[in-house]
Amino acid sequence: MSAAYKRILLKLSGEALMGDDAYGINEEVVSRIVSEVAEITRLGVQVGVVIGGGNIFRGMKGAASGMDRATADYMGMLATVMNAMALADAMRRMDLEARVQSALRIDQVVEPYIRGRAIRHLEEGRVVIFAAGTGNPFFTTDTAAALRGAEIGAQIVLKATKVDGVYTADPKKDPLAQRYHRISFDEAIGRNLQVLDSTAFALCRDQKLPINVFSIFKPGALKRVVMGEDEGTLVHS
Ligand SMILES: Nc1ncnc2c1ncn2[C@@H]1O[C@H](COP(=O)(O)OP(=O)(O)OP(=O)(O)O)[C@@H](O)[C@H]1O
Ligand SMILES: O=c1ccn([C@@H]2O[C@H](COP(=O)(O)O)[C@@H](O)[C@H]2O)c(=O)[nH]1
Repeated sequence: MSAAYKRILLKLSGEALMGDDAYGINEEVVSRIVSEVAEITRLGVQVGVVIGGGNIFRGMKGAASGMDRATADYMGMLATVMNAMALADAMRRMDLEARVQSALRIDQVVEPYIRGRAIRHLEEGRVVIFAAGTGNPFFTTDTAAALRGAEIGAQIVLKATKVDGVYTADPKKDPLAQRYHRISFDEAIGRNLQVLDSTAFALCRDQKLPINVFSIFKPGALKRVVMGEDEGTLVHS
């Protein structure tokens, strides 16, 4: 059986990279994610990745303790660059070719984001890791995933996160929350479901770019989504 998608945008939770650690990047978690990404590239799927920064720094948290919000957000974006570099290095060690492209210019460290070049890398079978979110404060890496997904012509955004789908309420706070099998963008936005921010939902809705939310901790879930199997929650037009 072949994959259901030729090109995907995979949004990886930054926070999940900690594993059971209190902070930072857990090597075991990263290795497992990389081997799952490698497996889907062997199916011929072109993979763009956006990685979050919640394991290191979130702008909102800095702002809550008195920092200037934009400054804190730039720090958050830099945190995603560190995660992207760690991920690319883990890919290199597992013989998976990857390039990091940053929305903020730090040319000595990683390539700048250039859409045409990113698409070329994907066509060559390289994984492209989009770092530094959208490059703008007041946004999130979910919105970056929607944006880059639309720009590279991905057929779907896959959000690999700490929960196994979209629920009627945050399942970490409400034990009675029920998981949706499928949900429309209008309903997700209308019910103000916080699993993705509303800007990301709205961009995907306008671009008719479906989103599949699934657990980053569930082994094999990524492959199942890519094969078009029933996994997590599909958010659709
Ligand atoms: N209705 C909902 N359904 C599912 N999860 C929800 C819902 N509302 C809130 N959440 C929370 O949203 C979280 C996922 O979004 P969050 O932005 O925190 O993580 P992430 O994007 O995976 O990580 P990072 O920001 O570090 O990249 C889940 O862990 C869950 O607790
Ligand atoms: O486009 C963007 C993306 C991210 N940020 C800042 O980075 C952190 C980490 O990203 P997460 O999506 O929370 O993982 C975020 O809290 C923002 O502070 C940004 O400013 N712009």
